[in-house]
Amino acid sequence: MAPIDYTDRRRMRLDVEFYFAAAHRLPRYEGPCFRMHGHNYRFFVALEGEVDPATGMIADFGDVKRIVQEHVLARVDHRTLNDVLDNPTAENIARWVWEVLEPHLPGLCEIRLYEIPDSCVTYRGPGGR
Ligand SMILES: Nc1nc2c(c(=O)[nH]1)N=C([C@H](O)[C@H](O)COP(=O)(O)OP(=O)(O)OP(=O)(O)O)CN2
Ligand SMILES: [Zn+2]
Repeated sequence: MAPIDYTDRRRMRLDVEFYFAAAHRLPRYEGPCFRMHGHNYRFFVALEGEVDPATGMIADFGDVKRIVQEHVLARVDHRTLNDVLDNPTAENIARWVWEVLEPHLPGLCEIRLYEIPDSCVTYRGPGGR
């Protein structure tokens, strides 16, 4: 195999997984979720970009973790989501996570959030598909 040219700035995607536990109630829902209850949320933050030939990275995993800890987890873990969002559905939480992270994470391209183990939402930003 020919040597790989790592200076040619290939595009890649990076995903980091996070967890938090929180309480919520859905004030416009007819059913049990109207009442206060809790979930162990799981979400993935994805960045897309060129691999920097100097570092060999799109972004440092550790920097992504620090930013998400400071701007998201510190505000939602072991808290009541209704104190942060008026109607904390999975869709609205994913949108909120995007809005909070977007100024700090260049290349942010997707938030995937699981409210329960078998159900998730995916947000790719304004105009995203
Ligand atoms: N599109 C969405 N649908 C639902 C959301 C949501 O955020 N977006 N949220 C809920 C509730 O928060 C609920 O807690 C999760 O609901 P449910 O489907 O009832 O899941 P459970 O595992 O708690 O219950 P099972 O009855 O055991 O499946 C509802 N829908
Ligand atoms: Zn719920």
